[in-house]
Amino acid sequence: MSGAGAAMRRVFVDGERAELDQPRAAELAGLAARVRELTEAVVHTDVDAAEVAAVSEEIAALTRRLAAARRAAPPIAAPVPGAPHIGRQLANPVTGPLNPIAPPVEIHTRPDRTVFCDFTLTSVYEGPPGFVHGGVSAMVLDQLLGAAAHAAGAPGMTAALDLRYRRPTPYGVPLRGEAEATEVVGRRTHTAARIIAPDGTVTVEATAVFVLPRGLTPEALGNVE
Ligand SMILES: CCCCCCCCCC(=O)SCCNC(=O)CCNC(=O)[C@H](O)C(C)(C)COP(=O)(O)OP(=O)(O)OC[C@H]1O[C@@H](n2cnc3c(N)ncnc32)[C@H](O)[C@@H]1OP(=O)(O)O
Repeated sequence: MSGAGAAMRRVFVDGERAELDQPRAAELAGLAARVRELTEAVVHTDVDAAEVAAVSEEIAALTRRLAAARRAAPPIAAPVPGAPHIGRQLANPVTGPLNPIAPPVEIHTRPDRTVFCDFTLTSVYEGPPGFVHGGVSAMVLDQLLGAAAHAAGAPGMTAALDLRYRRPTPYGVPLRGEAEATEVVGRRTHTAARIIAPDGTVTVEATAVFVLPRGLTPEALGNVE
């Protein structure tokens, strides 16, 4: 089995990672939300040099307090029977409520196994002035496409990701992401996705191929059914 497959099995099947119950996850999600506000404040602040120095010192002290009890690796959520393991990664950089760098994006699965998300990106994700960084759009779409593969019962790792940036993606406004699996061939799942601006304009289109690592089964990764 490949390194990635073995690692996924250790985490999701053998229970190698710490598993958080919902109340604990909610506590830490609250902390991450405060840090997201802090990041936004840092990007926009215009306080004077003395205040920057004082706040920097306080933040360093807060970091030391949190690091006083440190896990070796990010924790995951306790398993929910029948639900895909993909949603258990609480520190995922796209969907993870515990990760301050995640927007976070909440992905929903429809009965027809397509997936969607409604999300708003702030100016901390700016690329070209006034618009979302293309790498950030790619990251959101990669996750969404991966979720579509999971929802189709054919999960895997991204083997190929192809993007078409049709129009600039605005930040600070509600965006819609949609994705679906288009074909499953052996361990390979083909998927398609897009980001849609509030006026209905498709700003980014993506296709991706997900490949189930050798030696893993979809069931080991927690199917939707
Ligand atoms: C699963 C849980 C996680 C879900 C998260 C979803 C969202 C997040 C997505 C990610 O960020 S994943 C991280 C980024 N991706 C990686 O790091 C993947 C790195 N690459 C690998 O580990 C391996 O290349 C991979 C597991 C994808 C494939 O290795 P294998 O040795 O299993 O592939 P193999 O050569 O046996 O090919 C299997 C099939 O896939 C096809 N294939 C492999 N690479 C491909 C490629 N790049 N493009 C198209 N098809 C590809 C290959 O042709 C073949 O098709 P057929 O069975 O029809 O012959």
